[in-house]
Amino acid sequence: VTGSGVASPQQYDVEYLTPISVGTPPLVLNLNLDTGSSDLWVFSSELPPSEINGQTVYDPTKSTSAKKLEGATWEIEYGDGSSSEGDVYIDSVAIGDLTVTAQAVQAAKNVSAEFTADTHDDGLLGLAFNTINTVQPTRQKTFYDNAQSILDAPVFTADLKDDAPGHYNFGYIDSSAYTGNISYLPVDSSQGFWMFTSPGYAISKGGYKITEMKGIADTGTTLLLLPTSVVLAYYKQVDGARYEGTQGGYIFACSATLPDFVFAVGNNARITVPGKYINYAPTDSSGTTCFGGIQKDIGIGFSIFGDVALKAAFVVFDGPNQQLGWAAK
Ligand SMILES: COc1ccc(CN)cc1O
Repeated sequence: VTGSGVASPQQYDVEYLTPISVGTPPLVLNLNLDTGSSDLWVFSSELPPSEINGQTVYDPTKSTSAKKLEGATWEIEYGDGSSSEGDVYIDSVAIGDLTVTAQAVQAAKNVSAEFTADTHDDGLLGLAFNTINTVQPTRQKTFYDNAQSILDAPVFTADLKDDAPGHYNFGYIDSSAYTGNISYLPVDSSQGFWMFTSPGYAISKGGYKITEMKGIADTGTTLLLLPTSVVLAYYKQVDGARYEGTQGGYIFACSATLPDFVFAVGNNARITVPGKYINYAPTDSSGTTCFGGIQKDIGIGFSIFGDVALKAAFVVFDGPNQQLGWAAK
């Protein structure tokens, strides 16, 4: 079995939403497929109406295939400080032609303001490792883990694009979606993430710099968060760029020319993030000052290769072989 879902960018490619069917009759929810977390949670009829603002809600009492997981609860907090919590139903979940009939669907009873404000996002579908699923007393499996036994190949791929629809594919590698070869790196899943180490980087036509960057491939984070030394070296190449504390990051004139950022995948493969992707978005409606798509990873403990980096590549997530594949496109 295979499945494919379109990944549609929201404004400024801040996140990508994919239509997923839940329950019987199938309810289509637009979810953020997030390789940086492992909970599948949805806006639900159990939320106070004040916390819903246009989202489609899952009502388990309306799904003939829903079964409450008695006594199970969950609560999660994300890196940006947002959070949600609730209870759990076992129901059918499908992405394209791929259906998992007994998937833990975490129904939200409360969500933080950031999620209420995100009117098009009906929830998250976690694609990291089961070890960081938050359901208590018994943690639940991700959609990908549940699907592995029926998938033609036990992999999924992320093909996110700049201001254009891309795809998440399950069970196959679409050879028309990338160029050249796929370079595979070992994954350290000990912290529950798709964690890998890039041995070095280059800035535009500058020289290659050997410096280990240990980070996670995280479709649920918008920007590319890197070690301070790398970020300093990058913005040194951008006239007028400066760190603006009130904005919480590096800013520059929107008219600035931004160099490409190249990171190594193994010793002889490279992914080039076009400078255009690093001119992330205006900081205000005047559009004179722009916010950088590369920012510091301070305080996290590792780097985060978020959408700014991922949309420059075709990425293969291979759980059974604990490896990540990277290709240009
Ligand atoms: C507030 O919105 C979000 C917060 C956190 C994540 C996961 N990194 C995804 C979101 O859409």
